Amino acid sequence: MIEYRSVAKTFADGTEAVNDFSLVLPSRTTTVFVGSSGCGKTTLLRMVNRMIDPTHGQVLIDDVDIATRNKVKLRRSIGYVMQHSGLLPHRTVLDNVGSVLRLNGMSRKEADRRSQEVLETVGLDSSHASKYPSQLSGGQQQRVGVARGLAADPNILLMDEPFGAVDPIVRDELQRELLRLQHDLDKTIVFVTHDVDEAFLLGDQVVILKQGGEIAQVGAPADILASPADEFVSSFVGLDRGGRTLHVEERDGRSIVVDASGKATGVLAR
Ligand SMILES: Nc1ncnc2c1ncn2[C@@H]1O[C@H](COP(=O)(O)OP(=O)(O)OP(=O)(O)O)[C@@H](O)[C@H]1O
Repeated sequence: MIEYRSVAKTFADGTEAVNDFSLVLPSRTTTVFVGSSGCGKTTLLRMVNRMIDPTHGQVLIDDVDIATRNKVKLRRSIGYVMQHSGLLPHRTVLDNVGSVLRLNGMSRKEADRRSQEVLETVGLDSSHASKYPSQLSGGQQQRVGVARGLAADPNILLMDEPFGAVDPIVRDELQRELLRLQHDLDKTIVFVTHDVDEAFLLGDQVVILKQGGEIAQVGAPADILASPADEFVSSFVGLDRGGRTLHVEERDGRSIVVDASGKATGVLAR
């Protein structure tokens, strides 16, 4: 369990990125921070592995204030995946994935074995292991980034807009893959995005943020859609424009679900 207790962050130049943020992120679930640019998503995410320390308040992992933990050890115990994969260009895929394992003192042989294993977990076969990042597609690079985040088998995986820079089809594929991974691996995932559809697809708990890390609403996607807290949330999730309104049309004795644009999206189960 991750807990933010009255956390605030003011940067050296006076920017108040987060004002007063409190929330519990339950273990083995995915919490998604969603909001427009500059609302403090990345700042909140990076507080979990102490890439950023709060100016006020505390972040706790399993009831331990992480300010008391060694920064380097903490960071290596938590998976981190970012938007542009962050892979080292002059290192092979295998070396990139195994980098944290080597830093943790694992032998090269064992690190290579584990890296191969985790590459397979994210859907990359062994032929990619000896390649360099530039020889991979954007989607494959992101998979390597996810593999690296998972290599040390962390309990917590932080993901900062990991699928933001790939085309929509690949993005869709990576999102489905992450859902499968989460089902199999059962991690505590903290995911940042500005895309509300992505948030609703991936999040068990979705946190809609306003500027300064103010929580507009937090809840399961279905609860937010059923009871948006205010007009800001309605508008942010697209309820005000009817974009999420589905209706049913009867055709040949079956109930077809049709979206706001008139496109058939499915059949109601009986
Ligand atoms: N190192 C820094 N120094 C000063 N201000 C910063 C620093 N890092 C972030 N900020 C500011 O803090 C605020 C929150 O930034 P943050 O990156 O957390 O937002 P975000 O919601 O992740 O935005 P985006 O979606 O654009 O990545 C912004 O106003 C940003 O400009």
